[in-house]
Amino acid sequence: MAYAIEIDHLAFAWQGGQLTLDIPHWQVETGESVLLRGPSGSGKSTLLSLLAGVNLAQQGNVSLLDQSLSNLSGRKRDRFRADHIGYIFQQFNLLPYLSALDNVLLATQFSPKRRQRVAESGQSAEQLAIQYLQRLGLSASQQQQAAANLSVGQQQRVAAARALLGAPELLIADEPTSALDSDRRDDFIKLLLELSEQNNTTVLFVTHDASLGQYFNRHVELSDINRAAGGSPHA
Ligand SMILES: Nc1ncnc2c1ncn2[C@@H]1O[C@H](COP(=O)(O)OP(=O)(O)OP(=O)(O)O)[C@@H](O)[C@H]1O
Repeated sequence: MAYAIEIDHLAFAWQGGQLTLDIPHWQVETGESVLLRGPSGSGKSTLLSLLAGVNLAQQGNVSLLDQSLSNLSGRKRDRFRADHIGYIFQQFNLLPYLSALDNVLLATQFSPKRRQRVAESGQSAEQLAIQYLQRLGLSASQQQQAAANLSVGQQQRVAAARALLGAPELLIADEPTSALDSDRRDDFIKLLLELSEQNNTTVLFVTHDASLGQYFNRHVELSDINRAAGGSPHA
C-alpha cells in the first residue's frame, strides 16, 4: 500500500513547553480525502507545519509520498514541497501586489515538475489557472486584480487554485473555509474535492468543524491519534 502521509513515533514540543504532539502512528492512503478535526489549540496547525517541513519533529518520522522529510536538506525539502504538495494555509501566503492570476501561476514558476504536468494536460499554465479561478467563482476582472484588493473569501479561492495548479500528488489545507458562509463553504469544499479527484490528488483538510466530515472519505479526530491531547489513541 502506498501512503501519501505516514507518521511514526512523532513527538513535538514548542520551545520549553510540554508536548503538543505525540502521535505513535498515522497514515493517509494515496487517493484518500481525509478531514482531520480538532478544537482550537489542539495542535492542528502544529502538525501541518511538520507536514510542510516548516518545523522538524524532535522525535520520530514524517514521510510524504514515501519520502522521509528528515532525510532531506532544507533546500531539497523546499524543492520536494514545490513539486509534490499543494498547501492552502490559514493566511494564504499570497503576494499582495501580484494579480490573482499571477499568484496562481507562481505554483508552476517554482516547480519544473508542475510545469511538466501542466504541459502533459495539453493546456498552458495560464489557461488552466484561468479555468480553476473561473470554476472557483472569480470573474475575469477579479482575476486581474491585485490579491490585496480581493475579499478574504476570494483570496481563499486564489490560494486553492494555486495549490491545485500542476496537479500535486498531495493537497494539504488548513481551515481554508473559515471566511465563508456555510453555503459557499460547502460549495467550495465540493469543488476542491472534485478538482483534486480529477488530478488524482490526495487531500488532507484540517478544520475544527465536524459538520464537513460528510464530504470526505474519512473523518479523523486529532485526539484519537494524538496522545499529547490527553486521550488515549485509537489509531
Ligand atoms: N509558534 C508557536 N510557538 C509556541 N507555541 C505555539 C506556536 N504555535 C502554536 N503554539 C502552541 O501549540 C498549541 C497548538 O496550537 P495550534 O496552532 O497547532 O492549534 P490549532 O489546533 O491549529 O488551533 P486553531 O484551530 O486555533 O488554529 C497551542 O497551545 C499553541 O499555543
